Amino acid sequence: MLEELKQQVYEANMELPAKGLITYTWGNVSGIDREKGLFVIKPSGVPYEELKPEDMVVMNLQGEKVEGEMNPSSDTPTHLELYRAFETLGGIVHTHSPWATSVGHFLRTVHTCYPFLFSAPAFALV
Ligand SMILES: O=C(CO)[C@@H](O)[C@@H](O)COP(=O)(O)O
Repeated sequence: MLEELKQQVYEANMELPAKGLITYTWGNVSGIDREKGLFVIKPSGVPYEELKPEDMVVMNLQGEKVEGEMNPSSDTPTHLELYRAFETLGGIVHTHSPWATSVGHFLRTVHTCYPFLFSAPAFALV
């Protein structure tokens, strides 16, 4: 199910290592199909170089896994709350951008959806 969205979310996740925005398996991207009330997110702990579109996990807005062999990203609860809170949201990107983290630590608050995360990896809403 949601094969096209899985492909889009897979490709978006692969941009994170390609652009130097994450370390190890960290970071994650998800996308939502509002009509179906389902979102697709990267599986947890899988090295990016091993990821495949069919590995993407399908979740419902009650936080239940609908399809997928692996566990969803450990950040899935945050993605879920954001999709619930912001109904116009179509996708979420969570990175460990060195620049955003540095700015958050040393220069000024990075305005994110969660103020307390200003010094942590930034959640960007797309
Ligand atoms: O913020 C962090 C780690 O600090 C998360 O992005 C990271 O653990 C998530 O990894 P997974 O998406 O569960 O592979």
